[in-house]
Amino acid sequence: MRIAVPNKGRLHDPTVDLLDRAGLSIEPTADRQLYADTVDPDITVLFARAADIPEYVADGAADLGITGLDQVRESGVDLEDRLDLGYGECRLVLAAPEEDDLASVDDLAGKTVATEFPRVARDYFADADVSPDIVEVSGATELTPHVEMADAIIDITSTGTTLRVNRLEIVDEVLASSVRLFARPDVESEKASQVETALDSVIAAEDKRYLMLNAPADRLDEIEDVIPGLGGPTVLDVDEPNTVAVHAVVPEREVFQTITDLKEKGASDVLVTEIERLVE
Ligand SMILES: Nc1ncnc2c1ncn2[C@@H]1O[C@H](COP(=O)(O)OP(=O)(O)OP(=O)(O)O)[C@@H](O)[C@H]1O
Ligand SMILES: O=P(O)(O)OC[C@H]1O[C@H](OP(=O)(O)OP(=O)(O)O)[C@H](O)[C@@H]1O
Ligand SMILES: [Mg+2]
Repeated sequence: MRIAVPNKGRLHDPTVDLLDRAGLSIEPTADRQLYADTVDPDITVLFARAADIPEYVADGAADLGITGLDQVRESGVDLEDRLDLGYGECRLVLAAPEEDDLASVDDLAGKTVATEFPRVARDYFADADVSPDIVEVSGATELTPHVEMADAIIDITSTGTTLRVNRLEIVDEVLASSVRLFARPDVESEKASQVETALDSVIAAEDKRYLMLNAPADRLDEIEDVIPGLGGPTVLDVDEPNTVAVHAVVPEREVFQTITDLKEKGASDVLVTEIERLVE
């Protein structure tokens, strides 16, 4: 089975790191090599441009692909969005110079819009029943309104810094994007499901912590009451009078309050650790 992975740019490192944490480490390759083995003998990784990955998957060159939703929409191919991997989060927006007072998509009638995403732009304007001229550029889109190439742009924003320093303001959101695991709609292999489960298990573990503590056996009910999270805690006997060990998976953002509450209820030897993977 082949997984297409971004070969460079901002999506490369987090994708390689995610596969690693999912137990699908990529074997070392020569620099610039465009495919690699993984620790699983049945899984090979292909390195391709983020924008080409949808096409690789649709054509059958790869069975699964990891890339931005924006790239899949722009490619126009029909892929199944199997799993949101939670990084590369950004928005494609319609933006125009602050001083131009373009208030809505309707104000773009008869105007020119520059973008690296002409298909997404056309689909968006077709939905809005407005048909500006679309000019395709391959980067630095934010410059085009200031050199009279375009009246507005459709481009990626995440922190908003690039729009701000170029004195552009958002007129409308076109698409919210993030990196996803994509498959052809007909790919139903067991291996593909295993990859999906492995990636999902890493994401599921990211905002959780494993909590271990000793509790007075006669206050176990109170202790269990203050432990939030997944199912009930696991309670284990230990070789000390009136003591049990309690293990639980809790949301990271509740760890601070939980420890405070646990101490109040007589817990001791509290340990908090990160979780690598969680298969629910
Ligand atoms: N500023 C951003 N914040 C978050 N995600 C982004 C941002 N810019 C791009 N992305 C996501 O990353 C994908 C690839 O972006 P891009 O085409 O710019 O990659 P690249 O050119 O390989 O990387 P870079 O521009 O960093 O060299 C985009 O399609 C989008 O999904
Ligand atoms: O809202 P911000 O955090 O400022 O991010 C938005 C910018 O990030 C991307 O550019 P990138 O840095 O990838 O450069 P590129 O145009 O060369 O791809 C995108 O094309 C925007 O220009
Ligand atoms: Mg870029």
